[in-house]
Amino acid sequence: MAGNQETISIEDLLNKNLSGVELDEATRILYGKKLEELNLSEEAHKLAERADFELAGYIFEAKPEQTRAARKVRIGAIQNKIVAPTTESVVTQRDALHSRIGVLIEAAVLSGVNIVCMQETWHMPFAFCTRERLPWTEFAESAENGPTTLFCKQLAKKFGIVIISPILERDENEVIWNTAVVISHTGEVIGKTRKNHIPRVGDFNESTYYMESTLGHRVFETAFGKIAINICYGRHHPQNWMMFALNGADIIFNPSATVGGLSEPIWPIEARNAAIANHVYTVAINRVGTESFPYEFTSGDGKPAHKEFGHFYGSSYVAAPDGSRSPGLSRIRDGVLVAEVDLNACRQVKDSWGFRMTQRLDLYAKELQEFIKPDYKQNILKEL
Ligand SMILES: NC(=O)NCCC(=O)O
Repeated sequence: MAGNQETISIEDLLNKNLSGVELDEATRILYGKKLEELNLSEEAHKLAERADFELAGYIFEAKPEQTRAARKVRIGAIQNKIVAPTTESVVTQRDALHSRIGVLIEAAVLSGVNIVCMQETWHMPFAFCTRERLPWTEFAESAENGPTTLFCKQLAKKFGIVIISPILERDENEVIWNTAVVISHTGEVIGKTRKNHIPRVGDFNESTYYMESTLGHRVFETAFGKIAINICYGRHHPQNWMMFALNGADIIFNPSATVGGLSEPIWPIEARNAAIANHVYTVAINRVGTESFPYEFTSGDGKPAHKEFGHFYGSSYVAAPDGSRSPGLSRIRDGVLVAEVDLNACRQVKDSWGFRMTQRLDLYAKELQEFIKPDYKQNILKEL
């Protein structure tokens, strides 16, 4: 908060307070290689203005190669507030989000996007803070043919884009999961992946609602590259990113829902670090706004019961394998971030930094095998 005004973004603070060479130098040190802005269509900009959301785009270059053509892909990251109050019916809330996201996806399409990803459980409020079951569990739906997947399938087919749709899933056995559905540009579901690590921190009371994934680290081969999805809290687990990368992902999306008081200072670091450590592009997406619920809940911190959860601080960004990153979207507005990336950069950085060759996975595999044994003794030497 700057004075009484909510901070728009860290970039806004930098731009307001620095200029010229100083701004360039601060940007170079904080963001890496300077990214050219994408020239997005006037139609897309007009839509963003009319429907009141931010639209920004950047180009991540790779070097030209003699034996491989450039592999350029446009990624779209969508962040948004919920639309209808949480006191409205489940269907009203969900349908309102469907129509809002329809507009944001249209702007992404007008910006030439090939793969679009929404925030975690985008079709519902982040109601897990309440610990109440009804009506929130009614948002859970089939990953294959639930209303949200059907909605995304028709958009994917109409526009010829890949859609990553993170939802709360209820499977055929009535088990609930935190899932991302990957829909091909043909409109067919390629498959789904689920959240591997479930938070038990602050108001993120999610372990009482859904189960930990048993699907491993799936990578989806799409018409526009190999992609994986590391859902929200999974970004604190470096091994999670690593396994998606070892399975061949070029781009790892991190659809999230996280709040200022908990994670804002670490947000710019984690997905960016994962891009560097694993020679991949990462796309960190967070929801926006403060969500108000009908009944008070407590946070187990001695503070009074309350009805509000947030502020979700947006700030979605894209990071490249060389460590450069885009500016973040706003902390307070809905937005579409477009990034044109050349996937050839992944191997180029792999060849120059060489972490795949130096990471000594054999060493860690052996040590971890020992560590998980109940009688493991820490390898500490001390003076006798
Ligand atoms: N949704 C979710 O996993 N949030 C946990 C908070 C965080 O990881 O920042």
